[in-house]
Amino acid sequence: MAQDLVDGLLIKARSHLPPPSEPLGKLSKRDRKGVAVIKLKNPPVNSLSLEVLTEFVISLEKLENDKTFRGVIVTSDCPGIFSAGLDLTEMCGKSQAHYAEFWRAVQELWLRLYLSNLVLIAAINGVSPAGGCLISLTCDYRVLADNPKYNIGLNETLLGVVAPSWFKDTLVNTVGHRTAERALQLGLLFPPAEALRVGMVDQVVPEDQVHSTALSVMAQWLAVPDHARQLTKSLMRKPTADRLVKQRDADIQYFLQFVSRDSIQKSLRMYLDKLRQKKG
Ligand SMILES: CCCCC/C=C/C(=O)SCCNC(=O)CCNC(=O)[C@H](O)C(C)(C)COP(=O)(O)OP(=O)(O)OC[C@H]1O[C@@H](n2cnc3c(N)ncnc32)[C@H](O)[C@@H]1OP(=O)(O)O
Repeated sequence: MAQDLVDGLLIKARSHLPPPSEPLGKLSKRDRKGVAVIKLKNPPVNSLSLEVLTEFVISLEKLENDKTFRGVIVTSDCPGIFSAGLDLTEMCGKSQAHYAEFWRAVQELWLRLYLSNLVLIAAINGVSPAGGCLISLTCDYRVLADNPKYNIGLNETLLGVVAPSWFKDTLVNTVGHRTAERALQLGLLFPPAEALRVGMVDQVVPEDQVHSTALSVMAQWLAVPDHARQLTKSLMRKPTADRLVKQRDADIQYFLQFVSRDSIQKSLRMYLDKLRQKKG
């Protein structure tokens, strides 16, 4: 039976039983055991508010501590949107204490995801700019739905802000230095075929196969002994994570200083206004 780990909150994590409409492919019941699904659910656009970030960390912690789970599929419950990234309203017109709390939560989620002992597969079923892209980049494998609207990338410069060094590191570690440099400076959001070409995602599949593909990939990763895979993951990722761990407070101070600037507040407000006016 599906088991709710987080009840009725913004993020649902449940032991996985795919709906009957989805083909199981080669997966046996045993293959599916121990796989949880975290569905981001913060309508309308799955923005990463302080509350969502906190719930996400709690869900992950529970799964890490529950030894029946070995893998997690991270996906979205909002049609067409994986995540709109960090909640811009958390970074506008708030107190210094709020900015500090928010940024610590962003750091915490990144560290938890990036160093997770679990196998993390992103089933990207919607657009994923900035923080949304970052979440997928922390996963071990990314499956993106083949829909021309589902752009993915770190578009911070287009908002007039700068992706922090550890966002940059995560991208560099995924796509290489040159591609990351170009993508970051131009704030590129890649459509699926391009995202695949530059290595931002590992697979692009028809929309109705995203979940079943994520499950098949998960089976492959779970076939590797946990201890060997986990140590290898740590070998690859810990040096990057350690750079933030060693200077978390300084990174928060830098964020406070940066986000509090009049010019940055103005850029963020203008961007939010543009989003709001789009409808009118
Ligand atoms: C200071 C240093 C920070 C460095 C790191 C920053 C990281 C980040 O993640 S910044 C966030 C970057 N995100 C984006 O650029 C995405 C912005 N959103 C969009 O492009 C679109 O909303 C969409 C493509 C994700 C969805 O489009 P659509 O379905 O047409 O929905 P709307 O644009 O009408 O949005 C509905 C509603 O949601 C509000 N909203 C959208 N994104 C955000 C967000 N990231 N944070 C907060 N609120 C967001 C949007 O303003 C609309 O609000 P209402 O008009 O009040 O309904």
